[in-house]
Amino acid sequence: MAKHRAINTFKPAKKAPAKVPSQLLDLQIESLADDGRGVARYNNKVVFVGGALPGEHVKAKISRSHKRFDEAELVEINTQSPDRVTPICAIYDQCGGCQLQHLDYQAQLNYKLARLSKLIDGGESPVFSPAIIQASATRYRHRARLAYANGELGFKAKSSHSIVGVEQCPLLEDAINTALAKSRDSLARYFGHKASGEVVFSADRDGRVGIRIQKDGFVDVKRSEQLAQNIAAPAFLHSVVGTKGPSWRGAGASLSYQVTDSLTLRYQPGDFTQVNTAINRQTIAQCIAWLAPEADELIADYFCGLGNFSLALAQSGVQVMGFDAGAGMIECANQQALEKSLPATYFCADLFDPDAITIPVGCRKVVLDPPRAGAKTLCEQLAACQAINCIVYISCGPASLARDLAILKQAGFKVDDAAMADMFPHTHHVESAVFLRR
Ligand SMILES: C[S@@+](CC[C@H](N)C(=O)[O-])C[C@H]1O[C@@H](n2cnc3c(N)ncnc32)[C@H](O)[C@@H]1O
Repeated sequence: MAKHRAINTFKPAKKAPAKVPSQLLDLQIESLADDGRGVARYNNKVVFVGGALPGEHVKAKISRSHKRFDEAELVEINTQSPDRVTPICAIYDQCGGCQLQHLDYQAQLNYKLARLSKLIDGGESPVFSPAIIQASATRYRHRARLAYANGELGFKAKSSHSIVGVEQCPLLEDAINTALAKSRDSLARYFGHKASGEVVFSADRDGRVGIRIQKDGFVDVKRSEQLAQNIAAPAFLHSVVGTKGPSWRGAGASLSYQVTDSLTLRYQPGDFTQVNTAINRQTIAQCIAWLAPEADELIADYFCGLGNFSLALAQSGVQVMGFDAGAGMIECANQQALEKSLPATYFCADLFDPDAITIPVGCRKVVLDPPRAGAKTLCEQLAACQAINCIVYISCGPASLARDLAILKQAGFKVDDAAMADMFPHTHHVESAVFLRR
């Protein structure tokens, strides 16, 4: 029998966890970080304090220590910021969905505007169009993705992977809160205590709410059909991932959302849609105003999704070509262009792959709306293509926007205008629209 020879392997010594000072620190909060936490300094090291606001003097306890920064829990506020307000949600302290509810709404807007201004021109001269905002900063989401685990249906907790049970959420449209209340018990029975998964609620323009379920592990078709019968209006079971074909009434039905006064788009709960329809409509109007479409022009829409921007542009008579990696959305966009007799054509393409990017001949104007990772490869190609002289960049990722703007500026583009669109009030997320020309 062959003998196994012992092999000497070198195992690096396990790193001892960094020591966390146990004493309470007295901290002066200087600013807000990009994730909405207060920033202070202690012994020349940055300390992030969740829930603390600039100008506040607080007592905090270090919870995690890292090489370059520490994280601390807020224990006491000694001097309170005049911008501090009572959060609108009873579970704000536990739920990880919102980060800024304790900050006055106007101060939230100022914080987001300052972040955008800093990344565009170092905060020097914010020559922006007015921020795109809406009258109410609540009940704005027409789509919500909740998690189910350990018998709880809700959102991920603040700084942990556990789930905080959510009965109602002030950021959701009324129809979704009603659907949540009416389907919660049926969903709990469906998942039971052991199963986990994801539940997406998507509201239709007429108030119906489609529920799409992704359950980990085995999916029982009979149980899914039973669930479909138990869910009461305005909610209906749209689909259970892993269950083939429509097997109950309403399964797979399309939903719709309003994009302009005269344009409604169909979508499926798994598709990308802008969650805040009011802000989306204003952002589209701003985009069209900047691009000033002229008859017979060709405009390219990169990361087009269902054609949110380009079908609206096509309504003004210009030709549009859209590109996105979502095959289902591209098919739907082409169908909708055909049904509405709009001059738009859509193509499936991976826009992170340099060989899959097409810049249509005759195209001078572009709108792009990439995911948070941005559009480095596309911007490099747009920068190199001298025919392109007008770009509207819609961004949900400030860091990638800064990187991509640098690529475009290097090639002679200048920021002509920009607007912060508050698509996600009470969260730290910054959506922006930037207009560039060369
Ligand atoms: C922020 S959404 C914008 C969608 C659309 N413009 C809208 O307003 O509804 C980003 C889009 O990028 C698409 N996407 C993500 N990764 C992609 C890739 N590698 N190539 C092409 N499209 C991609 C997604 O399918 C999604 O539709």
